[in-house]
Amino acid sequence: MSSNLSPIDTAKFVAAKKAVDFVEDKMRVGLGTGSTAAWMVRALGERVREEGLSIVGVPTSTRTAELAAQVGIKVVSLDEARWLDLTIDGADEFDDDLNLIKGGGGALLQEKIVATASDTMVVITDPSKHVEHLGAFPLPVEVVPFGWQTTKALIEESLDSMDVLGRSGTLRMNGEAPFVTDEGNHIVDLHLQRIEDARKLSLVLNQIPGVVENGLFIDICDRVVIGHQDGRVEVIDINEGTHQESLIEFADDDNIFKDL
Ligand SMILES: O=C(CO)[C@H](O)[C@H](O)COP(=O)(O)O
Repeated sequence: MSSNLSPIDTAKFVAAKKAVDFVEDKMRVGLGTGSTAAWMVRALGERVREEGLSIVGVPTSTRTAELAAQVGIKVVSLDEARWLDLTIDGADEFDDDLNLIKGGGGALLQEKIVATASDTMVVITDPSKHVEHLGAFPLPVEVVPFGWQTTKALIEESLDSMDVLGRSGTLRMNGEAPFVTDEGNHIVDLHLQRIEDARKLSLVLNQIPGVVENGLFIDICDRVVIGHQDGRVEVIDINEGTHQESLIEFADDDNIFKDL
């Protein structure tokens, strides 16, 4: 293996490259959001262009939709596709049960809808995202702009009754203004440190008026592909109970780098 990529990008790239091997002709594929998912979209575009793979992609953000179109993937809406064979996305944290925190890039709502509407969800990641307990990464909660401060206060109040360490939320900003998601909402990031009962927390959060969705993905991810900077990839499948390792070979003149 040889490349000018940084070690972290190499890890993300090899995870992405391995994951697109799971895509078969005629599949409807959910396309995640974030820097790791962007590598996957490029690698999938390469397969479409070079192998004539005939697929449709359902992007989880406007960013991903633009990149997918650029690299030659036919983009359709979830309403057109209705149900997907496979979704490949990144994550901010994953635990041994393959439960996730997502939404660092602000696309958690579309990501959760798309992943849930898929036969299989594959997460692509580098080893740094693996945690024993979810929660060190701030948990994103998407809230409607109307009355967001009241919603945030209600969230903090409900955290008081739960077994979590941190109880404060911060409104995500984009410079001087609140961050706005593709659905026109805001995001409150919860600084919890450690989540003991992620399933319960997810249910509690989603019952609060004004909360649209939260970044906990419980029992949604089926497989995780962990890329390493030396080109190794581990594939853990929770349903099959398997853990496999292989090596991804690529070179600097890999066509994928011509898109960069
Ligand atoms: O959930 C996400 C976006 O909403 C991303 O998948 C997550 O933030 C990981 O991003 P990256 O691959 O850039 O580390």
